[in-house]
Amino acid sequence: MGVAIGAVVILSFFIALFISKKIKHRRAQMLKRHFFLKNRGQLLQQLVSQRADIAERMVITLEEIEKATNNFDKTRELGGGGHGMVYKGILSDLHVVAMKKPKKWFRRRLMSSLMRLPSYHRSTIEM
Ligand SMILES: Nc1ncnc2c1ncn2[C@@H]1O[C@H](COP(=O)(O)OP(=O)(O)OP(=O)(O)O)[C@@H](O)[C@H]1O
Repeated sequence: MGVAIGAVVILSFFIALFISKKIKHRRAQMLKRHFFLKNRGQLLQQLVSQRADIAERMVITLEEIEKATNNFDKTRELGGGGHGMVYKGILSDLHVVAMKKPKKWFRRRLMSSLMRLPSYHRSTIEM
């Protein structure tokens, strides 16, 4: 009897663990989808499929971002949102852009979501 109860308890534990992992995975998927839509991911995907050079311009190194924002200088701050500060950046081709530096907690969350992406996607992100 005791053994049977023990087995049920252990089984319940693993079932709960499995369900909790599934829920976490589903939440992460929904969050990814939310940011994809919020950040005009569909439009970008469309542009990229039509013009490869746009895709090249969308990958900007941290070094270039630091240079463009003068190392995230205070005078370049445009405003802040819940997820980070937005800076005015001037790229080497003189394009003026707005760049958001995510807050630490959001960067961690972003990174953990990125780690779940296939490695060929991950390799394009350096920050
Ligand atoms: N392209 C831009 N040009 C000028 N200012 C900008 C630009 N984008 C953002 N800002 C400034 O930065 C502030 C924050 O913008 P952001 O897009 O981060 O807002 P948010 O969506 O409310 O932020 P979050 O998602 O982090 O809560 C804006 O209120 C605005 O002052």
